[in-house]
Amino acid sequence: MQLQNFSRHPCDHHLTPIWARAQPSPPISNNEKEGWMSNYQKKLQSDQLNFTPHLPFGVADMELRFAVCSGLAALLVAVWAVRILNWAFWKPRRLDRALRSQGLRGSSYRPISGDLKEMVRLTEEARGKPMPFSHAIFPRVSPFFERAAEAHGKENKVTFHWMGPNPRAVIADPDQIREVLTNKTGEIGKPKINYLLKYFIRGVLSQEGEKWAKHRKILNPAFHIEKLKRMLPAFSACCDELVSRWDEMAAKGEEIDVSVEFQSFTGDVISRSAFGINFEEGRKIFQLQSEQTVFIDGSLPFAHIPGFRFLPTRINTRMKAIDKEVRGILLSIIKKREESIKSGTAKNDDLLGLLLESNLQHLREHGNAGLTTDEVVEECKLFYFAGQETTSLLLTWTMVVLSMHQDWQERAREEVLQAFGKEKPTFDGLSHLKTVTMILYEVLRLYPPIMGQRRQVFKSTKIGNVVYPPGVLLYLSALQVHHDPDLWGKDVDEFKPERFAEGMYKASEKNAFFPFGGGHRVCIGQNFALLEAKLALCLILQHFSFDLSPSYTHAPNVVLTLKPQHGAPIRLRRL
Ligand code: HEM
Repeated sequence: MQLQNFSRHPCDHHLTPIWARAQPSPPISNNEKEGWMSNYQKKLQSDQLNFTPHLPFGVADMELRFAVCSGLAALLVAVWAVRILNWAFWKPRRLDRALRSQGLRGSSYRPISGDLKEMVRLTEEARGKPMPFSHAIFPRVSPFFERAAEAHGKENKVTFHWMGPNPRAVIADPDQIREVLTNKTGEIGKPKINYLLKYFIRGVLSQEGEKWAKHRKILNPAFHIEKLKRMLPAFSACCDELVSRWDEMAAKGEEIDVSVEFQSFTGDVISRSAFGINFEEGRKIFQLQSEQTVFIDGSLPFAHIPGFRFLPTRINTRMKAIDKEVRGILLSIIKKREESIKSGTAKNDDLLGLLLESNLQHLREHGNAGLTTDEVVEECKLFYFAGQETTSLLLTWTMVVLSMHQDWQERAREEVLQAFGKEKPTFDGLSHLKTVTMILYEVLRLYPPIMGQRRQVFKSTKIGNVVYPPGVLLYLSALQVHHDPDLWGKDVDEFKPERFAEGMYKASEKNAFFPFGGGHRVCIGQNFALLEAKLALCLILQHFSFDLSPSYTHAPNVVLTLKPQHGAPIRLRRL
């Protein structure tokens, strides 16, 4: 086969190896062209009939390879195109039809971004305006949900909107919420979390199925009310530090931003009650975790970019370093503790000790099936994430609300002074406080630190009268239920702790109160949080009276949790 002849045909350029194409061709006369044409056709026919390769890869072989590769590439592109079309258009349309055909009302799908832009726009608009001193916070905090409720009929307690290409049903009907929270079939579960949140919540909060059940079973005893009794001295030590710090500030006439103060107070409480004698190391973990939260907040907008986490940016590198350091500290605390348990010198009256004790018990009962050291590390990290900010916000909003309602502040103080005078509150005394407990519940109703729970439908499931197909996201809106006049009456937005005179769950006929979630995944730390909040509030009421600083702006705002946008400056007077 003459390569030179071959390469002179303009149409077979693609068949010619690149090094052969580069050879310069002399001009071709007409005769030469005809002769060449017939030669070429003959050659081609004989090649087809009697092919013998002269090169490592023959031309026909290469043609075949090229065709196969092009075919595969085209197939890949087609598969991806179908996937993208399905993700961005067909699946949303199918789900939209499935929901609407059952009478559910919601926004129309806008390809790819869904309602996210509108949500951000409305939230930004609401954040720009402070609100009057009122507890009707739902329109400011969740302007999109408020608008959706108006648009689709307030009587409809379920609507849906679009989180990108995924429909999300917002459920504000207490019975349906209970159905979801008590569903144990595996049809509904927690949505996947992104890699950033995994820095904090790899433990029981995000697990499912048997793994969750095992972790929860081992953790439960550590949070039992009787065990919490043993932690009261740790809580008390943190309260003493808080009161003496505030004492000094009040003496100087300084205002106190209680939102900042309670952040470090609740961080200290977790450090002391989780790690006992290793409290200082616990404090270091808290500082590192707080730094991590700032980086995570800043990185969330980039979390969806594939591979972003692997880029060696300054923040990514720091986040990994923090994670490593926290792990290192925790591993060393756990190791020391395990050794002291073995030698029988450990005093298991902190969360870690109780957790390790319960783990050993589980091992004895179930053989080699307890938590690994890594899993204990993850659970310890979770205590900070789940228990610190939430309790800090409960205390912050309680101070704000009691500053607005001086009559209730007085009533609470009377009760505390009657029960304990100026003495340290006792565990039993705290569990008998009625007014203080009612106040905390009413604050949790009006300002729930966690405003709702997220779930995802994994297998077709019926909730109320609607069958939800897989892929639908669910949002159980505690804030909306807590502020619903149909459930709480026309005075829903008034601060009326007497609603809870009969206890936590008797307040609303319709079980419309769930600041700690519900069902089998109800907050494991609710007794811990309430005990801590009661004790802190008692000590504050014993020592100070307080009101809002003139610089306070009422601006409840959501950044994962419900926070005061401009802090909570309070004026204290020593009693
Ligand atoms: C006022 C304070 C608190 C509030 C409002 C609160 C709220 C909640 C809510 C709503 C859930 C359910 C989440 C869901 O179903 O998706 C939850 C779960 C959880 N909370 Fe709390 N929490 C508080 C304090 C604490 C404390 C102090 C701790 C631990 C020290 C804690 C540890 C947990 C854990 C581990 C879970 C996951 C339970 C599971 O999935 O089995 N929480 N919390």
